[in-house]
Amino acid sequence: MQDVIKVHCFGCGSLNERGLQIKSHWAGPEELVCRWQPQPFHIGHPGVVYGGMIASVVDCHAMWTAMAAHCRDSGIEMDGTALPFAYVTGKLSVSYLKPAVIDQPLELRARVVDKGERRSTVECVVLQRGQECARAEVIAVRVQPLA
Ligand SMILES: CCCCCCCCCCCCCCCC(=O)SCCNC(=O)CCNC(=O)[C@H](O)C(C)(C)COP(=O)(O)OP(=O)(O)OC[C@H]1O[C@@H](n2cnc3c(N)ncnc32)[C@H](O)[C@@H]1OP(=O)(O)O
Repeated sequence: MQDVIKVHCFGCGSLNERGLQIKSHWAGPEELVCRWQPQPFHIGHPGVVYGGMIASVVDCHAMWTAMAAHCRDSGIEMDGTALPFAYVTGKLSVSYLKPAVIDQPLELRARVVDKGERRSTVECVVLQRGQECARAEVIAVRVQPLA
């Protein structure tokens, strides 16, 4: 969905040549999915994805999940034009359950599980070859558009 939105975000920005260029898509009524292929330089221990990279992908996918769910709930079209708000990360908590190998893609599945006035709590599971390798809870907070 964000293909049409030109941003420089390290996680999703299509204009950031050195960024991760992730893309998040609806996959059912409540869930957004993101698939990301780690590169050899995203390594931590030999053969294993650096945990901070997983946190980064989770972070960005969770913000898009909060934003997409809020737009859906508010009847706001995500058509690539500027939105009247942004989401920022208030809190990011990741449990690493199994090592993720560097040469296989990761699949992230996220949904909003609780919503306050401006806060969305997003749960995200990180799968590799169908096995859960991490699980995260992210607090996304809606703010005024950032310059
Ligand atoms: C051309 C079109 C362009 C379109 C455009 C596309 C955009 C493309 C998006 C890319 C996606 C970017 C993904 C990058 C994501 C980052 O990297 S964001 C950067 C890292 N994060 C930051 O810099 C945030 C820094 N912190 C802050 O600015 C402030 O502390 C915050 C988070 C805004 C909160 O401050 P505040 O507004 O004073 O919050 P406050 O009124 O106290 O609380 C508001 C709500 O949030 C909750 N809350 C606030 N902080 C926390 C916390 N730490 N823990 C738990 N709950 C919290 C409160 O409980 C409250 O909940 P509700 O009452 O709504 O239920």
